[in-house]
Formats: sequence, structure tokens, C-alpha cells
Amino acid sequence: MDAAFWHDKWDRQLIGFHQDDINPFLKRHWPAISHSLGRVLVPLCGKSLDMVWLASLGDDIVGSELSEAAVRSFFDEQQLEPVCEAGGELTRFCDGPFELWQGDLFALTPQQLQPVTAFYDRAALIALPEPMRLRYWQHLASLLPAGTPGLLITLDYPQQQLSGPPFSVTESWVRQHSEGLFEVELLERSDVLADNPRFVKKQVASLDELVFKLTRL
Ligand SMILES: C[S@@+](CC[C@H](N)C(=O)[O-])C[C@H]1O[C@@H](n2cnc3c(N)ncnc32)[C@H](O)[C@@H]1O
Repeated sequence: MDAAFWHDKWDRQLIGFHQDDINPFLKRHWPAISHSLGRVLVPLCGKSLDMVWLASLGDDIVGSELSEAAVRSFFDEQQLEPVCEAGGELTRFCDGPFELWQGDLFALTPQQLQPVTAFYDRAALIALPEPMRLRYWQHLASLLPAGTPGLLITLDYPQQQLSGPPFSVTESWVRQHSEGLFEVELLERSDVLADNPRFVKKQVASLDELVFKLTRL
């Protein structure tokens, strides 16, 4: 999934990953992740309304998104008028509690981010194929101070029955590739096959959504 793939998705509005409602797993589990106000990093954020929900709790939001169309849509839909400035290879869009870094996440450095206090990954890790997925996981960790907690949501299904994205990311993948980076706790595994007509239509045998608490080591 190179940059052209995602720009094409946004240009043609093929954004089936975008949710019009707040993610129910975020609402249910965020209290276990973060108790105090801070700065929440949302990598590969799209124009997710989950950022609005997190901001409604009083947090500042730091997003990272490749597509300028996505970033502009987010601010337009929130009736905000961001100030933009160049920041290295990226452009920083800011208004209210939102600071979105438009450009390649891999070009984002810890120095550009003021220290974040939590992170939220929904449809980011699972958007990426191997080996980019592992590179993403290691880069995300490099952006986080030790002790930073985060919520990760993945999908687990028989990968051979459907091509991604979203890709299947199992509990064992998360545990194996988090060694030395994150402490991992599985908070919930939920059968969501019936809620996903695309997977049912393709006769995928099972589809579970997994919710993890991660803590940067
Ligand atoms: C599957 S979407 C998920 C968006 C969002 N997390 C959500 O829940 O709606 C993945 C997003 O990652 C963005 N993306 C892909 N590669 C990226 C990269 N290298 N740097 C920053 N954003 C990227 C895409 O443009 C797309 O909006």
C-alpha cells in the first residue's frame, strides 16, 4: 500500500474504513487507557470522528495523515479553519485541540511532536501489509515516551480467504512484534462477522475484532 494507493482512495472517496459513529470499543475501553488530560497521538488518522470524541474529553489530539484531502475534510466537517505551516517534509494543520501532521508518518520525528501521553490505533496497523506493518510498529514506538499507554484495535480473520486492507493482525503477531517495544494486554476479543457484510459475502469463515492495551516500554 504505497502513497498512490491511499491518495486514489481519498480522491475517489472509496473510504469504507471511515466510520460515521464513534468506535464502540474506543468508548468502552478508553477509560482503561487514559485517566488524565493530555496529548493523544492518532497515527494514520484519516478524518476519524474518534478524534472529536477524544477531544471532547479534554485531550489535545495529534494526528498523522498522508492525504491532504482527508485532513482538509476533517477540519471542514468540524467547521474549523486550520492554520497550516511547513514542518520538514510534512505540513502541520492546527485549530482548536487538533494538530494534524499531513504527510508520511515515517517522516515524522519525536522532536516535531511535543511529548504525547497516549495513543489510539484503529485501522492503522491493519491498513499496512508486511513488511511495512512492522516498520510502522517500530516507528510508532519511536515516537512515544516510555510508559505511554495506547489502545490498539485489530481484526483477526483467515487471511487466505480475503486480501487486505484491512489485513488480519492476530494476537500472536502483536505479542511477537511488540517484544522490547510494548507491554501487551488483550482487553477484548469480539466476533464481528455478522456486522461486516463484505466478509460474509466473501464467505470468510470468521472475523474477530481484538482490542489491546499497549504500554510503551
Ligand atoms: C484504513 S485508513 C484508517 C483511517 C482512520 N484511522 C480511521 O479509523 O478512519 C488508513 C489511513 O492511513 C493513511 N495513511 C496511509 N499510509 C500513510 C502514511 N505512510 N503516513 C500517514 N498516513 C498514511 C491513509 O491515507 C488512510 O487515511
